[in-house]
Amino acid sequence: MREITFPVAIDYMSVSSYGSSSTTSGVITIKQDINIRSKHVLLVEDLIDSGLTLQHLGQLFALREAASVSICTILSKPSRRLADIPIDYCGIEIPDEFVVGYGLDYAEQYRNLPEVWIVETEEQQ
Ligand SMILES: O=P(O)(O)OC[C@H]1O[C@H](OP(=O)(O)OP(=O)(O)O)[C@H](O)[C@@H]1O
Ligand SMILES: Nc1nc2[nH]cnc2c(=O)[nH]1
Repeated sequence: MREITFPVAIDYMSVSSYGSSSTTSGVITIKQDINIRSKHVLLVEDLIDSGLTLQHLGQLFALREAASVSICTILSKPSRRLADIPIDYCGIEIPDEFVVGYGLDYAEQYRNLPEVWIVETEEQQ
């Protein structure tokens, strides 16, 4: 955000589908919402995996008549994609591993780790 030099409002949504699991439930729950009607939206994600979260938000934002929607993500797992999401700005493409740290959680733990780590989950064993 520090690189954006024109006037911009910053707001936050909280959207969840993984909960305490390392696989998506497929049910996208909005825990905190925002108003985007008639606005140009740059949606900033930490990670795109199946793409289902952003597919859902893209449809929702279209219904809510956003002026435009662009997508930016720090991490992307292209090999996991179930929904074809057009990513406008992508940081790093990563392999099919469940990762935590740098804000990413596993069952709400590890968000505080300053780096991104690969988790070996019980579900994988
Ligand atoms: O591309 P997808 O397969 O939809 O996954 C991407 C989403 O998964 C993570 O949130 P998550 O649903 O894990 O939030 P939670 O930990 O609060 O459940 C991440 O922050 C993305 O929003
Ligand atoms: N923490 C975390 N959440 C995810 N949601 C979808 N994929 C991932 C992942 O690799 N790590």
